[in-house]
Formats: sequence, structure tokens, C-alpha cells
Amino acid sequence: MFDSLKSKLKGLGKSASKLDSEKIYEETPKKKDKIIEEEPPDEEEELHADEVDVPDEDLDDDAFFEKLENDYLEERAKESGSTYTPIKTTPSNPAKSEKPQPKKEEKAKVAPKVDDSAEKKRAAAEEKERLAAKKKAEEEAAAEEKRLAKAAEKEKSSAKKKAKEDAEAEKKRLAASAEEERLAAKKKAKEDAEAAERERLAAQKRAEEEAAAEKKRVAAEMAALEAEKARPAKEKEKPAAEPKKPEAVEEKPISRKEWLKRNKQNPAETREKKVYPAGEMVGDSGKRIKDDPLDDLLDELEVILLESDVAYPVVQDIILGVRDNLINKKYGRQYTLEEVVETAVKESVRRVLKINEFDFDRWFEEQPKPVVIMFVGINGTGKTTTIAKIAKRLLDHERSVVLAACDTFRAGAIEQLSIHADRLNVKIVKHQQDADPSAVAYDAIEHAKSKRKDAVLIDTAGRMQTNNNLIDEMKKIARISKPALKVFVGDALAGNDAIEQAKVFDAAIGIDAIVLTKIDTDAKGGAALSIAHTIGKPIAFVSNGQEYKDLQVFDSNWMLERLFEE
Ligand SMILES: Nc1nc2c(ncn2[C@@H]2O[C@H](COP(=O)(O)OP(=O)(O)OP(=O)(O)O)[C@@H](O)[C@H]2O)c(=O)[nH]1
Repeated sequence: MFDSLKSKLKGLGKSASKLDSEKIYEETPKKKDKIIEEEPPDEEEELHADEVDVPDEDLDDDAFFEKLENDYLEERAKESGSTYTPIKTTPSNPAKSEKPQPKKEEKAKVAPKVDDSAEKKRAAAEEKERLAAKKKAEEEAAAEEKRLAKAAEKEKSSAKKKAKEDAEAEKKRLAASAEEERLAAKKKAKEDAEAAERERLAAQKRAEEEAAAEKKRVAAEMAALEAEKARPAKEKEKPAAEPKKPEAVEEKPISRKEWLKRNKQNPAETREKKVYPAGEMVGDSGKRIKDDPLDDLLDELEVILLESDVAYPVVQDIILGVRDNLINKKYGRQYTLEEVVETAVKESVRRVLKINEFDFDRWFEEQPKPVVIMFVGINGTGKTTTIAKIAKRLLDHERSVVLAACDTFRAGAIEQLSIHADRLNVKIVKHQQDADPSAVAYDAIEHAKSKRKDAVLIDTAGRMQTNNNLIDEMKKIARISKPALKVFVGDALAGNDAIEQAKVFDAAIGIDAIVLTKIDTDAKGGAALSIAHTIGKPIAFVSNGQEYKDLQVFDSNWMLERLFEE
């Protein structure tokens, strides 16, 4: 009777096991409750649920169910850690058991038990279904999770890809902009270079034109020079040796009264209005200055100035200016008119001299080196001696000097300068007599440049201001050597002549400074005042002897005292 049931159970597999379990639950309700409260079997357990052992076929039905129950209980006891006590109600096998076989009625009582387990079987099936549904839900959740992860991964990789693409696009854009900038800079540099080149070519063209014009001028001058040299020696020396009185100097001195008379007739034409104040002596109160006593005093001062070698026009200008300033003014009662007039004249002379002071040493230090200085003047004024004195002064200031013997005209001039060069132990650049003086100056400057010398002092031939050929030669030397300073050397004894000489040389090459020589002779130095007043150029030095040390910086106070000393 149990064969069919057994086979059914065998076919059911797990269901049979569950069915048996339900029977056990019914018989041990406590256990059942406990099992229900327990966690559902894990997935692994579920997967192997079908692998539950089916009791041996040779067991009888009771033994079979008993074994099933015991197996279950043992398993549960293992899981819960409690003690397992097997149930023993039936012998395991009639063949093996010695217990008597149950009666047919007893066995019939078991049959309804199988019917009860159908319900449990259904419940087990439902549980299986639930578990299957749960498993499915879990699988779906896992699948969803996997899908989401995959989607996230995809999104992440596409975002990464986009970022990479964006970065590459930005890189390309920056590279393009840099290239654009580079090309623009290149274009600008090219344009600048082209403009600079155009400017350079224009400057070069201008320089070439100027050089050609200069060459032409020099050729003409050389031809003139050759013509001058070709003239018979006598003819050549005569006009140069005979000083010609300048027109202005030739003007006969006139008396102050005569000057005043002329001045009254046409004041605007005859004089330039200048103000010569008498300081604090003259004002709005005190004694009034009248014509006659003033003119008498001015006459006396006029004589003093003329005796000091001040040129007559210069004296007139100063005296008349003082008169204009004092006439009809009032002076303090504590002064005499003599004091007032003398002070006014001295003030006006000091002003003329003062504005013409020149600090040679300071000027020299400020110049780019080599400093080229050219000396000009008429014959015998002391140019060569002055050059030697200035060379000595520069050497004393630890400056190096080159002498240029550009007086190739006078026999002995080169020798004279050579002697100074030897004494001072300085370099002299010289050519043969009659050589082109401009070439000598050029060579001396080149030498100074190559040897890093500080100064080039150019000596020139003495010439009368009336000798046009020699004046032109002097202009050529100045053009070629481009001196930083052109010094007019004037003789203090020259008096009125010195004014005319200074005027001509200034007009020819532009005089920058004056050296007044032979001040140690009985000359009072009026020439300094005359030259300074006439051409308005500063007096750098006065020479007062023939030794190298006899060179003084011009001092207006010293000169003023000298002019008016008794
Ligand atoms: N007493 C005196 N004599 C001077 C002074 N300066 C120059 N001499 C003299 O004047 C003379 C002419 O001087 P130079 O230096 O040869 O004159 P220069 O201007 O070169 O003359 P040239 O070569 O003819 O142009 C020489 O005997 C000098 O000694 C000076 O300050 N006082």
C-alpha cells in the first residue's frame, strides 16, 4: 500500500520532504512555530532544495516517514545548536526489524495522514512559489542594478569622452590663436624692419649727398689752397703780414660830448638802451643828479677805461648806458655823486664780465671723449704757447692729450709744437710743411680715438682776419675736425684790434671761448672787456707769462680791480 505513495514521494523529491516536514510540524507545533519565525533559507539552500535525499526504497512507509522526520529534526537541531533526540516509533524495515508488522487497521489509520499532508503540500508549493518569486525579484533587482551600473558606466565613459573632446577642441583653439598671434607679430616685425631699412637707406642717401657736397667743397678749397701756395712768396706774405685795421676800429674816437650830441639828434639809431643800475644808492629821495656834474664824472671814467685798452665803442656803450640810468634820478645824501657814478660804471662792467665766465675744467669732464679743441687767432698772439699750457693743465688733471700740428704754413711752427710735445711727453701728429692741415687734424683725431686719448688740441696757422684764403682753410679744418670747442686766442695788447679779429673769426667758424694772452705785459686787460662785450663769448683763461703754469681761469672781479686800479 505504501509503494504508490513512496513512488509519488520519490517523484515529488523535495515536495515529499516538505510534505514530511509538514507532518512533523503538526506533531511538534513548537518546532513549527520556530521554523516559521526563522529566516527563509538562503539562495544556496533554495538552489539545492531539489537535492534532498529520498529515503531508501527498501524502508517501509512508517520507517520511511520516521527517517524523514528524524533527518529533519537532526538538521534543525544542528542549525539551532540544540540537542537532537531521534524519534523511534517503527522498525526501519520489516525484514531488518524484529518488531511485529502493524496491523491492517493501524496502517489504515495512517492513510488520512497522507490526505492532511496534501494541504501541507500545497502550502509547500506556495512557499516554493513565494521563494521562486522572491528569487525572481532578487534576480530582477540584481539585473536592474547591473543595468543601472552599466548605464552609469556608459554615462561616465561618454562624459569622459566628451571632456576629452572638449579639451582637445580647446587645445586646438588655443593653438590656432597662438599661431594667429605669432603670424601677426611676425608681420609687424617684418613691417618694422622694412620701415627701419627704408629710413636707413634714406639716411645713407642723405649722408652720401652730404659727403659728395663736402668732397666738392674740399676739392674747391684744395684748388684755392694750391693757388695760394703757387703765388710768389713775397706776394703771399705781404697781405698776411700787414694787419689791416678793421673799419669799426678805424672809427676815430670821439669825445663824450660829441657822442651825446649825436645821440640827442638820433637816439634810437645810435645806441641800444641798456640799464646800468647804481644799486641802493639811487632812489626816489635825496639829491637830484644833474647833467653837468654827471658828465664830468663820466668823462673821467671814460678816460680810465680807454687807458685800460677797452675798445672805444665799448666804452661809449657803457658810459652812455650809465648816464641814461642816472640822469635826473635822486641819490642818498650819505653818498657823494662821485661814489654813485663810479659804482654804477663798475656795476655795468662787472655785469659784462660776469656773464662771460667759463668753467673749462667742468665743461671738459662733461664732454664725450676725445674732446677736440681748435685754437685760432692772428700771428704771434700765443696760440702755440697756450696749447702747451692747456695740455699741461689736462695732464695735471690726469687726462691724456694728442697735439695736432696743423700750422703747416709757417716754417718752424711744427718744430715749435714738437718741442712742447717732447717737454710734456705727449703724442704729436704732424705732416710735412705745406701739407693739408685738415688731413693732419683728421689723423690726430683718428689716433686719439684708436688710442682712447681724452683730448686733441689743434694748433692752426696764425692769420690775419683779412686773409680770406687762410680764413677759408680754417673753416675747412673746423668742418673736418668738428671741434667741441673753438678757442679764439687774443692778445691783450691788441686793444681795439682784438674786437675786430674776434668778430671775423666768430663769423667764420663760430667762436666758443676766448683766451686772452700777455696779460702780464703792461696791458690792463681792457681787451677782455671789449671782446666779451662785443661777441658775448666767455673768457676761459688769461695767460700771464711764458711758463706752462702761467695760465689762469678768468675771474671777473680780478679783472675789474685791474681795470680800475690806480
Ligand atoms: N709775456 C708773454 N708772452 C707770451 C704769452 N703767451 C705767448 N707769449 C709769447 O708770444 C710769442 C708768440 O707765441 P706763440 O705761441 O708762438 O704764438 P702763435 O700764436 O703760436 O704764433 P704763430 O705761430 O705765429 O701763429 C712767444 O714768444 C711766446 O713766448 C704770455 O702770456 N705772456
